[in-house]
Amino acid sequence: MTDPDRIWTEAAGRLKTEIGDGPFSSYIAPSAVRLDASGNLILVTPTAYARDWVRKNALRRMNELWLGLDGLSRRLDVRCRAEVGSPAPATAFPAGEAPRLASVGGVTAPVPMSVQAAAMAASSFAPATDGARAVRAAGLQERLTFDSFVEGQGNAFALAIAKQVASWADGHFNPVFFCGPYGYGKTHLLNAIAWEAQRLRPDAKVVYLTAERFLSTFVRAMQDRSTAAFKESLRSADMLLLDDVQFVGGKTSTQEELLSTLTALIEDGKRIVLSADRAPTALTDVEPRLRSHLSAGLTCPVEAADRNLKIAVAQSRLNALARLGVVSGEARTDVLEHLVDRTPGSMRELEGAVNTLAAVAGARLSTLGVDEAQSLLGVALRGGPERRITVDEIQKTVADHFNLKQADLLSERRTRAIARPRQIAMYLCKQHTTRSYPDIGRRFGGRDHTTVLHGVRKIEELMPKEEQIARDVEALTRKLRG
Ligand SMILES: Nc1ncnc2c1ncn2[C@@H]1O[C@H](COP(=O)(O)OP(=O)(O)OP(=O)(O)O)[C@@H](O)[C@H]1O
Repeated sequence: MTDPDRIWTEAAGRLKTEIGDGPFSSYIAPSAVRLDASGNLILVTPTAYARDWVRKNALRRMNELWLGLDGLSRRLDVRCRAEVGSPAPATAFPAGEAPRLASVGGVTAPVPMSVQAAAMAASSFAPATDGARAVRAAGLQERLTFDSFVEGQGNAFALAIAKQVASWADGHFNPVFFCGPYGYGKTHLLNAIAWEAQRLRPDAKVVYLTAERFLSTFVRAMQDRSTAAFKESLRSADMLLLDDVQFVGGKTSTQEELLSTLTALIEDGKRIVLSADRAPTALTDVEPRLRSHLSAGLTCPVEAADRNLKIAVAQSRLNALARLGVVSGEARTDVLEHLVDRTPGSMRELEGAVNTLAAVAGARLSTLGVDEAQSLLGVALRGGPERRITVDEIQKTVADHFNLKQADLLSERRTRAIARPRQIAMYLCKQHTTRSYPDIGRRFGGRDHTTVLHGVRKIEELMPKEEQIARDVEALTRKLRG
């Protein structure tokens, strides 16, 4: 199947059943797929917020679905309307309908297509055809390569190891386990390894997936009684890259499956690369046997970036945006320094700030001075250079805003009047601190990381739909930034 209209209809239908009506109608339905001048497929979202949501929560899966159906192995990227400079799709689509496929220049196919709810025949675990090879790389983001990874203090060792692994060199540790705080490049390194390893050995089976995807695919395979195909698809990998392993914590049968997959692959001399937000020995809700397998190779820290590295990453991101035509020229060094100093948090927050700068400055980037950058960016940049927002501060501010006690947020009580503010507080913790999900859970009365994940997603899902929640989050963000 190569007709993009039909592929999109099928892929969107499947995605809707997987992510649910709410997120689908908020983020996917008002978007449109376009072909750019080079024939690349781009999902154009109405806002940068929707773009970031899609990129974080749905793009990998959309690519898996797309590539499973598209004989041409094209990949789908996501941009917001401001980046592609296209007019708005004429109407937002109702929840039951798929967004349209459009060509560049804003000429859209006129007729909305109804979504086919029928499950697709293709799956991520199809036999090894050309299409399937592309599918194996489907979770990967094209921009996350070694070329776009900036080396600095804190990641140089990890980068060197990553390059060794990607070269398929003999005699190295197996598994290699990258660990470090949220948002400092682990996923980037795993993607880069996968791209490079596949480039060097095009016939090898390189499989990248997140632990969340491992978990959900395994659970689905159990329900469909197709675990044999699932096992086979992973065990025939020459290199398996599993991102965010902390997410298997507490899931006994998934851990057992992962353990037997790892054991089988290691016995066969296949390469394993893993990542998590902490060292394997600190994964306390992972079964001891699995934990010891995870720690058996090389544990390689990816540390938080220092100021110089952040400036270099901001520069490199702006260069990439300039190549895409989003900005022209280079930002002044003092503007970049200002941006970095006013953006505490991980590289992810920094990327958000750089994107905001690019969007507001556009063609005027190179002439922009610090004062003008500051006034243009306004509240998008945070308080002072030393300002760090803490979980405690967030809890107090949220409790105060909703006339609750901080203890209510930490309590077991589940009434809506407490549960929703608690979820907002969790969301703000993820946005404004570098704490991991388990860490945040511990600070909210010892809750499980899946509860935090659910809370954060709930707020992300509600914000575009419920104005009051968006207003609360905005007001709280302003209070926290002082
Ligand atoms: N050294 C770097 N050079 C270029 N970009 C970087 C670097 N480090 C991080 N980034 C960028 O910052 C963003 C966050 O990085 P990434 O997603 O790899 O973090 P992570 O450590 O996997 O986080 P998580 O624990 O949430 O999965 C990505 O867009 C990534 O490209």
